[in-house]
Amino acid sequence: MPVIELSHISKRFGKFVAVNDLSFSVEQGEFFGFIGPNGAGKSTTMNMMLNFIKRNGGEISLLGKSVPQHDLDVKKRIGYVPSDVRFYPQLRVQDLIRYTLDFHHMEGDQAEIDRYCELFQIDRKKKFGDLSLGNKKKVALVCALIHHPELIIMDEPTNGLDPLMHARLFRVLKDKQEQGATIFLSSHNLKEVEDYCSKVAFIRSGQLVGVEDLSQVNKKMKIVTLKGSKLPFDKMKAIGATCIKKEEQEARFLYEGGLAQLFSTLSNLSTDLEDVTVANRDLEEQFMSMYECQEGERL
Ligand SMILES: Nc1ncnc2c1ncn2[C@@H]1O[C@H](COP(=O)(O)OP(=O)(O)OP(=O)(O)O)[C@@H](O)[C@H]1O
Repeated sequence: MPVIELSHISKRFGKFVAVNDLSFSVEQGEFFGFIGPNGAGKSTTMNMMLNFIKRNGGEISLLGKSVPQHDLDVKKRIGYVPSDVRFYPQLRVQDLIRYTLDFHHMEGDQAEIDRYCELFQIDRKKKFGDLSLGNKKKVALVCALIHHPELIIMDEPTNGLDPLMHARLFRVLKDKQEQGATIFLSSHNLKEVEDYCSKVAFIRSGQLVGVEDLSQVNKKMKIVTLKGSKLPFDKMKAIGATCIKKEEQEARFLYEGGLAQLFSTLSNLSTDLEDVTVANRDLEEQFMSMYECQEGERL
């Protein structure tokens, strides 16, 4: 059974449609990335999942329970890191951690609290309002992890973290995943998504563009670059090239077909082809082209 199931969800703000008929699911134990350009609707989607805002249509189920009907039950089993961390500024870090445990009806293991505070180098005596942006984020991370959630939902969790803390966070998340937790990560850092996620959903203008199995991403799609004085743009389209970028003496395109077909087509051309390069596409390249491709163009 999926841990997250979104079925045709939509959200309007006035006349503006922020999320439009969005559906996808996340299975138990997955490390799932959620990416898209600024304003794509990622936070709005997560806010609907967590019942912070009401949706205009569709169904949401988390951990097998409908939201918002089972809101509290579900929230007790979830850890959430918002993109903009806001806790009561006068509270000390140690009290925030204690209140989080109280909400989850947990005593908490002092040794574990100590371990997290040490790992993330958090001064638990400090007032939340006196912390730097990165340190606020680290407190939110500890509060999202301390109660052993089954599902961890994170909106830009590494924004503001230094590289050491970044590495430590992902080590903890990997451990949590190995223990069976499901991780849902919204991020603009495509490298971290590529390094840690097994699947990724890409949204644009509130709509799902696709869900990719990242183990397959690099294998399927190639980036082909041709150099020469007269380049055969029509032929490229005919063999299924997409997102073709033309420059004076160079053409670059995405190609998903067999390399034999590509080279046979190219070798039959009577143009002055000077150079051909075929490269695997990493996630960054893949999604940059999704950002850049025209609506409706095959990706
Ligand atoms: N309360 C609101 N009232 C009106 N419009 C809103 C509101 N909240 C979000 N929006 C709009 O909905 C769209 C989606 O916003 P959202 O914050 O979900 O995007 P995002 O994908 O998380 O973006 P980013 O990567 O920049 O954080 C944006 O155009 C935003 O301006």
